This record gives sequence, C-alpha cells and structure tokens, in this order.
Amino acid sequence: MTEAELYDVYQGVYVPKHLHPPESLQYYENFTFRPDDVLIVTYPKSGTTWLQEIVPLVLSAGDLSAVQTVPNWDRVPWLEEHRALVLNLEQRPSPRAFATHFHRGMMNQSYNKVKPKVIYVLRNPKDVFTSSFHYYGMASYLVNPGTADEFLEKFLNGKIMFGSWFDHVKSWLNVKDEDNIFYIAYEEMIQDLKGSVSRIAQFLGKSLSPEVVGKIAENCEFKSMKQNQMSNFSLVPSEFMDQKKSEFLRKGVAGDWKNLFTEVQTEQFDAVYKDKMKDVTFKFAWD
Ligand SMILES: Nc1ncnc2c1ncn2[C@@H]1O[C@H](COP(=O)(O)OS(=O)(=O)O)[C@@H](OP(=O)(O)O)[C@H]1O
Repeated sequence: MTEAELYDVYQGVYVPKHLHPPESLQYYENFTFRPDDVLIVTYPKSGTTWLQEIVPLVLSAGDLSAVQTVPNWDRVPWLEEHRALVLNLEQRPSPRAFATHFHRGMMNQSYNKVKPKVIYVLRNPKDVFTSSFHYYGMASYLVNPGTADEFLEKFLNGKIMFGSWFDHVKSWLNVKDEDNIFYIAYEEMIQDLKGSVSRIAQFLGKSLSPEVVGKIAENCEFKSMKQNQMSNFSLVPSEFMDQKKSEFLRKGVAGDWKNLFTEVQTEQFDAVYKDKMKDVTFKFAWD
C-alpha cells in the first residue's frame, strides 16, 4: 500500500492512520499536562520501549508488578495514539508517564505552559535507519520499505512516519537550555545501563539504592525484555506486526548499521548528515 493509503499528514509529517486517527491527534492537542508528568520523547526506533520499561520501574522504586502485568503501550501510553482515548489518563495518579514521537514544535499549549519533565532519547541515525528498515518490513500499518536504497532516499528526505530524523533531533536540541529536558543516548544505555538508570532516577528526583538500581537494570536488559510479553509486542496480532519477518526486540545493539550499509550508502548518509547537522554543537554519543 502507498503513503496516501496508510498515512495522514499532520503538522507537516506523516502519521500512520491506523494508530493516529484524527480524534487521537485532537485529543493530544487538548491534553492537559501536569508539572510532574514524565514524557519520553523519541524519534521512532531510538529506544522508546526501553524507556517505557525503565521509567515506571524508577518511579515505583523497582516494583516489577506494572512491567509484568501491563503492556508497555498502556503502561506508558503514546499521547498521539488511539489508546490514549480509552485509558482515562486524566484520572491517573501522579507522577504519570507518557511517550510521544512529536517534534518540539508539535507540542501543545499545555506543554508549553506546564513544561513537564522530558526524557529525550537519541540514537545513532544509521542504527535508527537500520532498525526502521526491518520494522517497516514487518509492520503492515507502514509502507513497505522496498530496497535499502529506496528506504534510504525516503529516510534522508523525511518521507517516513514522523518526518525527518534531522528535524526531530534539531527541534529538541534547540531547547536544550530548558531545564525540564534530560538527554540520554541509546549508546550510553548500551554501554552502562546501571549508570543510565541512576542518571534517569536523579533527573526524576528519585533516590534509589544501588540494589534497586541493579534490579531495574537487570529487568531492562535486552534479553529480559525480549522474554517479557508485556514489553516484546508479542501480544500484537501477527497481521499487524509479523515478528516472524523481524522481531520487535530485534538485536538491541549499537552499530548494526554496519551489517546493512554499503560503502556508497554510508557516503551518501554521511554527506547528508554533515550538511544537515553542520550548525549543531551537541556532542553525540556516536560521533
Ligand atoms: N532493553 C533493550 N536493550 C537494547 N535495545 C533495546 C531494548 N529495548 C528495545 N531495544 C531496541 O530499540 C529498538 C526499538 O526502538 P523503539 O522502542 O524506539 O521503537 S518504537 O519507536 O517504539 O517503534 C529496537 O532496536 P533494533 O534491535 O536495532 O531493531 C529494539 O531492539
């Protein structure tokens, strides 16, 4: 199926119709944030699911019950998805945790006023591309990626869900002086999960013992999450996500792009990256 059939254009970016009907987007526009809300913000395939596991565990000081009984999409719902309409989020006790793939400029009036806590997760865009390429091949609500060359063209031009990686990252880095935002890279979590959990806890104002941090990190390791049916998307029907084609928790490593990119594709990617990121001074974990 084509982009026109599967996507709507919302605020200049493609959003998959199946997950984001107009009433969901309207709901988000009118959503009222609280100052102690925790919002996980990502470009797709940057580590959303990982944070949907870590954040509730940090907020509950290591209580495993939520991650063992509630699917990640209800535990930390995406505000722009249709599930948000039925979860009665207004009644949830504080601190609430949500996720979004929106660019900074797409945030609503309440966000701009309240400035809830934001955890922005960055990932090497070549790995984001690689993870997306496999995901678009198994998720029926997305346009089939075609060849890696074809998908690269679309990725570099932002013609995929939630638009351009470059625009997304720059929109959130442009506001890095706002003290409600905490940045963490997928690669940092790969390198030091316990240290990352501690830093996230510190940002969220939670004082956790080394034992609790260790317990959270252990539960959030790739192999643990892969076995957890509340986190590995195995509850999603296979006609929607065919995990026989590619698993949602696929490899969980940094640098898998090297197994996909040809030399020519690497050069093409690097040239666009250099140009689009030339004014960005942020030190990325993958540079
Ligand atoms: N615990 C843990 N450790 C390491 N890696 C992990 C973990 N949890 C999720 N992942 C990997 O994150 C990738 C999926 O990204 P997202 O969760 O952002 O996807 S989505 O936007 O919600 O669809 C996807 O990356 P790839 O394996 O490279 O495809 C997941 O495997």
